[in-house]
Amino acid sequence: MELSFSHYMSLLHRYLRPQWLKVCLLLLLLAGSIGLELYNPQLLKHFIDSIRGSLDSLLWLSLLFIGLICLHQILTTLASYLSENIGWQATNELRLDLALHCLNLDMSFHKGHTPGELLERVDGDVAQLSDFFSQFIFSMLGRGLLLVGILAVTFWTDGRLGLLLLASTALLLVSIRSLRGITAPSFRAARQASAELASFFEERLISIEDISSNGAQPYVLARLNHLSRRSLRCNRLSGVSGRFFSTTVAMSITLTTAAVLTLGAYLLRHGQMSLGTIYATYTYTSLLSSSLNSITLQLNKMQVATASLQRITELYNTPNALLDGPGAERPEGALAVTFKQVGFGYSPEQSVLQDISFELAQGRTLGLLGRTGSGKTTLTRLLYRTYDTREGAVLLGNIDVRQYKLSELRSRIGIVTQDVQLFQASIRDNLTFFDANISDERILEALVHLGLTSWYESLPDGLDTTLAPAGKSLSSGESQLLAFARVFLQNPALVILDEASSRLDPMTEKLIEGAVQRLLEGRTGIIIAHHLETVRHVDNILILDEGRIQEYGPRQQLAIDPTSRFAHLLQTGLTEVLA
Ligand SMILES: Nc1ncnc2c1ncn2[C@@H]1O[C@H](COP(=O)(O)OP(=O)(O)OP(=O)(O)O)[C@@H](O)[C@H]1O
Repeated sequence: MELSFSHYMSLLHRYLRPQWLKVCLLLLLLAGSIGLELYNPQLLKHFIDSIRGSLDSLLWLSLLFIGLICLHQILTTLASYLSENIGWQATNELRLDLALHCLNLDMSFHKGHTPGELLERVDGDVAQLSDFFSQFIFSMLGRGLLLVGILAVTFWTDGRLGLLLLASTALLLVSIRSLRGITAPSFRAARQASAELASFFEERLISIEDISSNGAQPYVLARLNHLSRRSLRCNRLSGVSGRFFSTTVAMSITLTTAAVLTLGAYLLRHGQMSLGTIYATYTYTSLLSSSLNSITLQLNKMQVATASLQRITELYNTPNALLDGPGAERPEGALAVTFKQVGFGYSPEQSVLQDISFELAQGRTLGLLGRTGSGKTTLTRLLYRTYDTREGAVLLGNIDVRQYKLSELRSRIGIVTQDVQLFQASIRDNLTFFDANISDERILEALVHLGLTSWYESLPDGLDTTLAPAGKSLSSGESQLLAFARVFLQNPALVILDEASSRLDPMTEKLIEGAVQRLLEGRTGIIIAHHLETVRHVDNILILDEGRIQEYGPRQQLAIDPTSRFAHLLQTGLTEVLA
């Protein structure tokens, strides 16, 4: 994907506009600093040409020179402070925008990209851009203006010298442009290789427990070694091509300096130029070289930034397959669930759910049974729109779920899955999702209501108890209890529970059973059950088989109907449900 100049400009415009006052101040500081840089060689010229004059005037010239150098340093330091500030503020804004975009993208996107890869983009690539933001104005614009100023002053001093400098600069800029086209792909490849390495490492760290217990370390190390070698090759190539780039520039600058000095010597010999002017021109040439060097360095950094920017732009341009609906406010309280001839597959050739139609009245509970892989979790995902149906419609409160705004829909549905996501933070933050507006009283009320008082009292620091990373300090039963309290605080209209497939100890099981009953009070509920005891209290039963409804009806009726599949399951026990 090629990025045009206007792309960079629109990025700068978008993220620098809110800081326009600081940018103006930075431009003023730069103008002052450039003016001083251009004036100082003139002072030196004066000094050299009046070396045989009075000592007093030489002393004053020296003092003025020192004073201006100090002032120049102060202006440069202030400008550097300001440009870093502007750069990092813009970077932070970009990081936030990108993180929000990623959070809003649908699950099919997240399934195709590992967290490590996204981390590398949202943090790694964005950090690469911070230089672009902070240095672009300071170095590129500042050095660019200085370059124009130097050429103007040299032309004003002597047309022939001015022409020589202009020709060399133009030649150099053209070669920089062509060289960039050659070296840019190697920088892109290096960034991609680093992202893949980070992504692989992150994914393996998450599964460290399984890797260790299954003795898969040698495979992980071999693969890590392969990716590290690839990263080394790509980074070596990009480093060498960057070096080649700057060496070419340095050589051209040396040749320009030699040409300027030769022409100056010729003009001096023919009495057409003073020694002071030659010295000033030499200083301007050095200044020109350092400006070009600095621009080259920035262009090198910009190559890295370009690679990052391309990847960021790709991510930004990834469309969200799930679009927000126009909005459909529904009153508080339980909402009915309806599936109308729903068909779905994760890919076009796959069919996970077929012709699913059923109705669950508001405030009723549904026990969802079926073999592993029969589509139970998939069915619930269509309700909170992790994916959209391929055929038919899903309704919540008699309104198509696609009509709701996504945030509206998801705030009305509370989910407790087997895989409860917990953060390394206090119990309070884990319960409220860091929402400081939820008071401790409300949290404690929820815990009491769910019958979790004794569990809460067992916590060493109450709500301030800090969890280990990914909630590893809690058992799966405790994690589920925490998730129940979370959902209770959210106060949804529909609760979806994915029952833990492994057996919990009888105490925790009792605690969870009580919490489930209280959580479902006054709400519609769907319970994905792996054990028949779990569906003892539900109103309706739905049995899925290979993505189709095998049986649906009121639990009590099905339980006493000897021809029903549910009655058969009750007789044979749980093993058949899970087989
Ligand atoms: N994100 C996904 N991408 C592709 N296929 C998927 C995805 N999630 C599930 N599947 C497939 O869809 C089918 C139904 O999976 P689903 O998780 O809905 O079954 P389930 O009945 O909930 O199983 P379990 O009881 O084991 O949780 C399975 O064949 C599974 O491999």
